[in-house]
Amino acid sequence: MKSVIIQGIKGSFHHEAVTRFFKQEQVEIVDSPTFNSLVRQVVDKKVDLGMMAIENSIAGSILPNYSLMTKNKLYIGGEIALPIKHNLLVLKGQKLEDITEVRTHPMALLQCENFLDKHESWQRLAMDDTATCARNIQEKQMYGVASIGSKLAAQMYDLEILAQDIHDVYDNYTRFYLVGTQPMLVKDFNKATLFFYTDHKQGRLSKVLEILANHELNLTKIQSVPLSGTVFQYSFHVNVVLTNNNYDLYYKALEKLKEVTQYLNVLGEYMEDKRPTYKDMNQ
Ligand SMILES: O=C(O)C(=O)C[C@]1(C(=O)O)C=C[C@@H](O)C=C1
Repeated sequence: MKSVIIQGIKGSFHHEAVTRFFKQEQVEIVDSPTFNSLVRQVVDKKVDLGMMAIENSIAGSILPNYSLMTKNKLYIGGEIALPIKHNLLVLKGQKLEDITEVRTHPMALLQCENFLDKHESWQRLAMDDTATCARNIQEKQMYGVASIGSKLAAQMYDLEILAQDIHDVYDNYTRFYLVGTQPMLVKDFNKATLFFYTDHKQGRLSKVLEILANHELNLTKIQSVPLSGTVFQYSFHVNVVLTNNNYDLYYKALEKLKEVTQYLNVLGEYMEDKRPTYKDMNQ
């Protein structure tokens, strides 16, 4: 059985991402307190694979994770766009007026700002992951403290949902990558992540974009990330979706890209996750 490490513990959104990615396939889920330790354990081959959040539709990119991938030479073997519904979790019987403190993952805080702004007196604490906060409230019987997290966490740690769907925008998604130390061959892939930098001369980036457009590659994301060892120079992570799985055009584009970049690496070729609706997820 494959082992897959997640950021957080069971009941976190990373846990849900693994369950949804692997469907019927049984995998061993290994917990990790931070993204750094997750990557370390993948690199040291303590586990087979890692599942790592990369961006959220409300809060944006998790920038450090882009650098973690490239600095540690990780490859992407798949993605999941998971619908994220946040709930306010408390010990049974607690009321809104009892709460003085809310603890959760920093990305979850960013996704629930409108709700939290209505409770200005609450202290906001950014912690390791949503599920650990929920478990601690139960284990340490933390009265007056709420956590923000999933329905699954409420069930697993026997907490009451005091308010549901507290994220700012109802359609809220986090995209995760399945990462490993080796390039992963995915049959019939229709999406790729490219990592590159150029010589930072005028018009270089537009050349790259022109090549993608001319080879029927649909750009779904471009992320600039500080280029290590430079001041205000950037590398780019680009996601492209192939039109009609035209591999001929895709490989031609890669050849042309080599001519206009200083460095180019394919981080992964995998299946695009068609964002499921909440209905598809039976939520
Ligand atoms: O704390 C969790 O439950 C996580 O899985 C982490 C995480 C994140 O890293 O963005 C995952 C999805 C949500 O966006 C909130 C938090």
